[in-house]
Amino acid sequence: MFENPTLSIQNLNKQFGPGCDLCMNPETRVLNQNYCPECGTVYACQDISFDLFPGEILGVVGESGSGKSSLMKCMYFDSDVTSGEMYVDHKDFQGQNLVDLSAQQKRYIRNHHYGMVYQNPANGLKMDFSSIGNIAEKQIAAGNRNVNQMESTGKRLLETVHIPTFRMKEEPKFFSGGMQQRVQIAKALSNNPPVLFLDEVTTGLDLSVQADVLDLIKNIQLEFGISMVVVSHDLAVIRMLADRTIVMLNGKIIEQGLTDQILEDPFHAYTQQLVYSLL
Ligand SMILES: Nc1ncnc2c1ncn2[C@@H]1O[C@H](COP(=O)(O)OP(=O)(O)OP(=O)(O)O)[C@@H](O)[C@H]1O
Repeated sequence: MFENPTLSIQNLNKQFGPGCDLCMNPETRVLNQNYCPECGTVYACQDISFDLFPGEILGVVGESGSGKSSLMKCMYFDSDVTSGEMYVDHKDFQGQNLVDLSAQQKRYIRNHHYGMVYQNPANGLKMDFSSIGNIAEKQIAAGNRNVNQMESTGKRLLETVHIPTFRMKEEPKFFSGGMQQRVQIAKALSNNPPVLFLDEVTTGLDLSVQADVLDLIKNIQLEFGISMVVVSHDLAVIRMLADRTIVMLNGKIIEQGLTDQILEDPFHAYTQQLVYSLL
């Protein structure tokens, strides 16, 4: 029997710009890559559909500008969707298109159901708060008011991400990039989210630090069984983490399947290039 998807994205579109008569009409739309040469509107995500199943890691790979971050921002409500549907397997929101929810309901899902790790730790952390304070912030947003419990959860999560608890009062601005990323991961996990989004989380880190962070993510997935969406321009990252992969180009999904299958037998010429660049 098939399980319900944890997250389902259906025909999601994200455009920047108002569009014009030519590009708003699918019959007459001729895009130059992902933008309209007539009015300059960018079609960052075009008819994106996929399901994320319990406990799986879904990779989203594509070159710069292919629409990965726009997709992530839409899913995490950092950005408004232009059109489309999103559903989560949550008892209070069964069958409800998340796109139509109020700002308060979207906040609820972010705080209780989702975790996010940004490429830039400064987007996910308050650099002037202590590390444990950062973790507490997310717990408070999720409705926790018990200080002792928050502290013990914070310490446990810092241990999980290999930050010594004697450093829990230190501000992330004094940490290395890899440590900041680990604090961000601990914070993202602090509300026990069924869904974790990771946006280029190892980009900009040294290779050995990258390997540590990727190992950590893999272990967390094994330990907690969280469903994850991992966005990266780097197929090596996707190869290490993802069970299934979607490949994006110019705002569209051009190929999707099991990661091993995509690596062994890439169908699209662009995916073939990506795979050969790994060799
Ligand atoms: N706020 C914005 N206004 C106008 N266009 C935008 C905006 N944000 C993104 N875009 C455009 O949308 C397209 C997709 O960008 P997006 O950042 O989602 O791609 P990406 O695959 O994540 O690339 P990168 O890793 O470089 O961020 C690009 O053409 C980009 O220029």
